[in-house]
Amino acid sequence: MQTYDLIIIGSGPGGYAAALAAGKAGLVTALVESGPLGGTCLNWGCIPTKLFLGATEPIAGIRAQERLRLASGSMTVDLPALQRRKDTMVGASRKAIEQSLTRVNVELIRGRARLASPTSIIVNNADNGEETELGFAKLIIATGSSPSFFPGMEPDHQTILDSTDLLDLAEAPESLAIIGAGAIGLEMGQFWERLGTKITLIEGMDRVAPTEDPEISKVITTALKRAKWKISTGKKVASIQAENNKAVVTLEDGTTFEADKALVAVGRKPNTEGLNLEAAAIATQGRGWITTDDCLLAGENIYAIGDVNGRTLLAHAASDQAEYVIRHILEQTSDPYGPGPIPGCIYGSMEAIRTGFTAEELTTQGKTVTISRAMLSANPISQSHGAPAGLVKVVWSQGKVMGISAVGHGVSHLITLCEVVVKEGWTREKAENIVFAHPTLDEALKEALLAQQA
Ligand SMILES: Cc1cc2nc3c(=O)[nH]c(=O)nc-3n(C[C@H](O)[C@H](O)[C@H](O)COP(=O)(O)OP(=O)(O)OC[C@H]3O[C@@H](n4cnc5c(N)ncnc54)[C@H](O)[C@@H]3O)c2cc1C
Ligand SMILES: NC(=O)c1ccc[n+]([C@@H]2O[C@H](COP(=O)([O-])OP(=O)(O)OC[C@H]3O[C@@H](n4cnc5c(N)ncnc54)[C@H](O)[C@@H]3O)[C@@H](O)[C@H]2O)c1
Repeated sequence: MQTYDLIIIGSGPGGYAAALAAGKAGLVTALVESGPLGGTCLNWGCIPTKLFLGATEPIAGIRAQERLRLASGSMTVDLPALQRRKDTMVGASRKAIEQSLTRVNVELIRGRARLASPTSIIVNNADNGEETELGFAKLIIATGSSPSFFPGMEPDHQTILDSTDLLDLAEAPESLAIIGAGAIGLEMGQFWERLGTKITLIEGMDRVAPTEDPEISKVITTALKRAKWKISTGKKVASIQAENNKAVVTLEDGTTFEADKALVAVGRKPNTEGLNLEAAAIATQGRGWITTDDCLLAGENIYAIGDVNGRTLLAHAASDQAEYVIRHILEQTSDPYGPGPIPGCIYGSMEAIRTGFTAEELTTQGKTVTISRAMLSANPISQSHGAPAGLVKVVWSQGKVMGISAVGHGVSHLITLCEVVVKEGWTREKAENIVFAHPTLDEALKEALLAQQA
């Protein structure tokens, strides 16, 4: 049996970053992947969704200037051409990933892996069905996650779609029902709405983007309603049926409506099915998320990183965990994994960002909290884009910044600076001593940091 210092299962942002770092460090490493290289992020997640949003951004720009009566016009998007561009870009990135792994001597093994024992896996080669057992000193499970559904709303992939199906449509549906107002529902809805699709959004919780600050949800809701989205909150979808090429959506209260297509975006489930985790006595929780300790260990010599451990379902969280785990394997750190605040963004015409705590979260922890904020309506860059709605909200405790949320046009560009401010626990004085260029959206952050706290 061939053995390796390290085997990694999955080549998404977690597995790929781990393989690259391990290869550079000289570990004899194999990366096993059953699908296309790059995982969800490259193939069906972060990258294609942002390409679609970027390509259609001018439509939102024209509309904003139209509202100011400064311009008029329209833009036609060649959807098949956009799909081809997506395929070309994603294909080129897959090739680049493969080349960079080869450069650092990582062996790429194509096939589906499952655990055979605490020190070996079996890889099933999809092409010929051959099974090969491979031994490891260390294993990283980075198998990611997939769309999840509740009984009664399983996609048929024709009319009732998941996020992957929606990225492959050849033409814009006339109407789209979106179930779930999390990041996927909000981003994808904005893209199709720009192409003329009528959106109905159903969210079971009491507001859209329910994990964000309520003020953020309110601004997003107003913007979406202005773009003629029909929004229903506080009512869950009970079932969706495909009838005569239409999606018939039934809410828990019995009301029904029809749309050409339905997108089910109600969260994700871990890719742990068929991994035979019992062979190494690896524990899971909930829907199958792998339980990890403070050092991301799921077993004595087995780590689980990225979506599959259910900690934070974001690409940069997966890569950060990967880099930590390689340092841990190389004994460069024995500290527990503690990345601090993980930044998050929802993209589109109306963007939302958050890093650190919300006021609600801190208050629940018993902390005394003050808030300062700045409205984007006073920011020259927001005004120039005809997009004055939104705000930057800073949450303080004991004189230090503990969290920042923002909503508005282009606020995703503020996220890394916000992350620095929160991670360094800036005081008001620190903000006073930094020169912010003028005119920039960043000035709204400075204004929020220096505003009266209440
Ligand atoms: C529509 C959408 C948009 C998103 N946008 C963003 C965004 O803008 N920013 C952001 O940070 N995050 C975004 N995400 C989330 C992000 O894609 C994930 O958090 C990230 O991809 C997780 O990385 P991972 O390495 O843990 O797993 P994945 O990227 O899911 O990769 C896991 C890999 O493991 C492989 N695998 C699974 N089981 C096996 C097995 N048994 N044997 C071999 N291989 C296996 C899979 O084929 C896959 O390639 C988005 C997700 C979606 C769905
Ligand atoms: N920009 C980004 O970083 C980005 C973009 C897309 C996805 N993602 C990641 O992908 C993950 C999955 O995204 P998602 O949007 O599918 O999940 P999510 O958990 O963010 O949102 C799902 C929403 O569906 C609602 N819901 C659940 N059941 C429902 C029902 N029966 N009826 C009506 N509403 C219902 C939930 O209340 C929730 O608000 C997220 O955790 C996110 O981290 C990130």
